[in-house]
Amino acid sequence: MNIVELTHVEKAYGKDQGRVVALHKLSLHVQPGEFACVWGASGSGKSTLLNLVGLLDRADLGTVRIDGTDYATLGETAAAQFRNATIGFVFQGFNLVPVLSALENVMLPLQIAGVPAAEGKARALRMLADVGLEQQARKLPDEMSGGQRQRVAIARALVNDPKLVLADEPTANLDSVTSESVIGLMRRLNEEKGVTFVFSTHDARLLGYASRRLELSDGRIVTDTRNASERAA
Ligand SMILES: Nc1ncnc2c1ncn2[C@@H]1O[C@H](COP(=O)(O)OP(=O)(O)OP(=O)(O)O)[C@@H](O)[C@H]1O
Repeated sequence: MNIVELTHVEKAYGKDQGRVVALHKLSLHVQPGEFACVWGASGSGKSTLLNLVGLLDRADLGTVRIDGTDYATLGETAAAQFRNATIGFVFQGFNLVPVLSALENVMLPLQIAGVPAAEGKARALRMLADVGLEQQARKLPDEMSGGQRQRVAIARALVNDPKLVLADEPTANLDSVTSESVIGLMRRLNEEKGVTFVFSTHDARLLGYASRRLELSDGRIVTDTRNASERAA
């Protein structure tokens, strides 16, 4: 079964003369375990696409099915619960809570899911160790580098064992060396944990890390290439 199944999805913003069609009857299937990169110029529709896949916005037309569930069948409360249980998010601005330590930030999704505090702390510490930050657990976000903050955000996105992680331009605020190490970390977690990743970038240097490259142009997927090893699998 596909983890992501978009069929003839259309999304527009604005009205009348100001109407902009951001996605044109776009279809996309992503299988479990893929490490897919959506790339393309500014305004090509990357954020719109990730917002639809993340159930953060609804399509005007077409169907969005995530892990077998059709978004159209979920009300807002059910959608929020489904999203919390199934999808982890990484944002370009890191979106950490500034007054909470790295550890407390990573514990947050577990608290929301009702995991007891002691178990949540142990799981968050293991996840921080997984991203190489066990020594930074007590630090506040502004005591860490951009790359370290994004590692905390990745730990937070993965701590609840989501099936799917979405990252919209996760390296936009990082230098090129740090960007490669952050994407390399995501790729390692994808391989070790089998979590499906879909991330967006406009940085062509990061394409080599992806198992699949989806090029967007004016709201359409214009190329879709998989690595040879993935095709054989
Ligand atoms: N809230 C909005 N209101 C009006 N138009 C929007 C809105 N959000 C996006 N658009 C338009 O939809 C199109 C796709 O935008 P989107 O943000 O998805 O592209 P993107 O590839 O993510 O761009 P970037 O790389 O600059 O973030 C663009 O033409 C954009 O101007």
